[in-house]
Amino acid sequence: MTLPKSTPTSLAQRKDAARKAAFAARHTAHKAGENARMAQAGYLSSVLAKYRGVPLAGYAQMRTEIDPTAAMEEASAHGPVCLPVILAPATPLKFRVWTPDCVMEAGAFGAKIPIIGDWITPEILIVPLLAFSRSGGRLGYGGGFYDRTLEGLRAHRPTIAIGFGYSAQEMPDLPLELTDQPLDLIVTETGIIDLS
Ligand SMILES: Nc1nc2c(c(=O)[nH]1)N(C=O)[C@@H](CNc1ccc(C(=O)N[C@@H](CCC(=O)O)C(=O)O)cc1)CN2
Ligand SMILES: Nc1ncnc2c1ncn2[C@@H]1O[C@H](COP(=O)(O)OP(=O)(O)OP(=O)(O)O)[C@@H](O)[C@H]1O
Repeated sequence: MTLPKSTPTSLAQRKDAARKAAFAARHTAHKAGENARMAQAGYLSSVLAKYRGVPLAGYAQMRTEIDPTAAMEEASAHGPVCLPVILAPATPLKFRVWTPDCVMEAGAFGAKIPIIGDWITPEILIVPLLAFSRSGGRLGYGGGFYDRTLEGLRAHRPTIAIGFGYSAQEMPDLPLELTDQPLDLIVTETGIIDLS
């Protein structure tokens, strides 16, 4: 996916334009893969198999995001899995324990969260995204939630961020700023890009 030639130049405008292009590319990839949704987490499962028992944050699929549920279910047989919860704007995410059969409700901005459960600190995060670059850059919805969260977690201990998306979400010239936290790995429905 590349941006149109008339791309504006301020960082905010470039991120905006990149988000629009990324939403469109993700939508097309999502529609094309509708019949194989659970199979798309195969490479993600194989990456996570190396970290069995390590506390893992997944995400509850929304909009046209690629679905990590199959890999989360597998991981939950070996160790704790949790989901992100927004407590307030412009603050880091907190993480509540998730199990495949737990009862969920809509959280802030519409992402589902478990209605009850302990708060835990993940060491590996499956990070949703609108676009990624091959060098580990990531564009999200623009709340800065994952950037703040990864910054806080990484200040205390090494934390692995696995960007998960459709291969069509790759954007070579992704606009980035200093607060953008890098991805350690990118996993798509077609393969693994290991940046370590
Ligand atoms: N599945 C999933 N869960 C997640 C995230 C995610 O990206 N995917 N998040 C990752 O942060 C957090 C939720 N953050 C979100 C932030 C903004 C919007 C959103 O709809 N933004 C609107 C603009 C809203 C506004 O400005 O009022 C938009 O993009 O159109 C959605 C989720 C935590 N849980
Ligand atoms: N660690 C941080 N400290 C202060 N401000 C931050 C931090 N991380 C991000 N921000 C600010 O938050 C805003 C949104 O950031 P950005 O556009 O990178 O969001 P995003 O990565 O697309 O969203 P998300 O992480 O929620 O998926 C920007 O104004 C950015 O400067």
